[in-house]
Amino acid sequence: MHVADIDLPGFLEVHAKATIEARNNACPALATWRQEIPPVDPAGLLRPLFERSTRTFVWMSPHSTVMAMGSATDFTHTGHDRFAGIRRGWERAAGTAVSGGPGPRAMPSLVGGFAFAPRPGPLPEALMWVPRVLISQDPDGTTSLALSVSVDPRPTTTDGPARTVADAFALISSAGIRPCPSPLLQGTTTVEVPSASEWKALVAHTTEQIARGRFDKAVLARQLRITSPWGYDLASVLGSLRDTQPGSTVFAVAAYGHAFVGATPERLVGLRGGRAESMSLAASMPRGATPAEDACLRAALLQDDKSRREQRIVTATLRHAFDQVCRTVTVPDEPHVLDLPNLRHLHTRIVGELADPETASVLDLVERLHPSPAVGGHPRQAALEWVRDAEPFDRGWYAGPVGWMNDEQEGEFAVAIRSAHVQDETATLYAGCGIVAGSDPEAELEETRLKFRPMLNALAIPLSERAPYRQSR
Ligand SMILES: C=C(O[C@H]1C=CC=C(C(=O)O)[C@@H]1O)C(=O)O
Repeated sequence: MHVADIDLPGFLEVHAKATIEARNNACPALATWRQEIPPVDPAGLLRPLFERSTRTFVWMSPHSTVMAMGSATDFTHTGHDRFAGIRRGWERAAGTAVSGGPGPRAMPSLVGGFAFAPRPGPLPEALMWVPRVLISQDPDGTTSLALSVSVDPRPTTTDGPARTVADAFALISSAGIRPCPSPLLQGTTTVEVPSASEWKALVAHTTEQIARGRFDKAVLARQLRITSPWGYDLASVLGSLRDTQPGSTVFAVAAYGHAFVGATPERLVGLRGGRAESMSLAASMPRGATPAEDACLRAALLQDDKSRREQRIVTATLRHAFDQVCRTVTVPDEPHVLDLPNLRHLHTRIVGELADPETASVLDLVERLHPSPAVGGHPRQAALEWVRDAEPFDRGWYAGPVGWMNDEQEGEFAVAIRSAHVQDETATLYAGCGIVAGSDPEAELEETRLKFRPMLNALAIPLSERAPYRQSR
């Protein structure tokens, strides 16, 4: 791709219209130019993205790919109405926005995500933004570029269209080199929070609460806090997750000196053409070492009463949420098995035709579905109160919704599990397990270790089978 492939006169025309709009309204106006570009290898964009920008969004899912740098406009919101708050902010900005170009209107325009709970943390509780440079790719390879600038009503020299075009060109022209895996990072320290024994006691305590009827299911999470004097190469981490976790959504949100990265198998919701799709994902079983053992474990998962109960709770809750807003909902009677490279889950696809597609927003669906009992519990309130008091840390963005939205308020969000928060020398990994009647503390502990593994590999932390972790005390 050459800079001449970017339609500069078209972008400048949109910018000029936005300038008039900004001056007429005495407030900033967003200018966005969209066009198709020749296909680029998304993995080849990872290194330039992380090297050239401190604000980065990466989304590589089976349904869509979005790679973005910089921010033309941020939307943040705090408190319980954070989803509606972001929607209102976006609708206000869209009222004065000027867009143009032959690129698809349905391509993503807003990216970001939300913390698990509306509580202050290193990243805002709700952060979505319009990237200055956004490249999106459909599964058929169609690739589009969106360039956005926020035009100030007063003349300014700091953030004009020239800078956006220069960034876009620099990004695309330096694409092509796939990040290679990092060499193993020696000298790292790893601390489990809570420790293995504390966590097993917590699981046992949680099953006691279930026996007393306080709730049916609660999802408890653990952290692995890693310190590496080498820091982490995020382009390599994401490249490795993409290569080793096919079928998962590989994501990164980097902002304000923090990065939140992961490879999640769990789709929260996708909305396109009035059709919403979600998945009920729960219950885990390892993969077998041989094909025969693997087939045995697969059959065992499908027949396991505890696993089916654990997943049925998620399916019923999601179905109920779909019933509120859909005129038809399709849910298969029997769950399927979702095979991941090192473990597998039960899953059920849930599809609904929205009753009122004209006024629908993917953010409304996110608000209705989050947190599902796959990451919270059931009944929701009782389980969440238990989890908040039991876990010795704040979840931050772990298990929150991460994704993108377009001008039509359609989009895709994933549940940000199998993830890590990275800042300087510290990477904090998260893994959670659904606890129901009959959950075995030792088995749940092993399950968290299996769930940490892909991220540990991607971070290039050496794994020692015999003494994998140091206890927190
Ligand atoms: C909460 C997590 O996984 C959820 C999704 C699938 C299976 C789960 C389980 O087996 O407990 C969890 O509900 C996590 O990986 O941190």
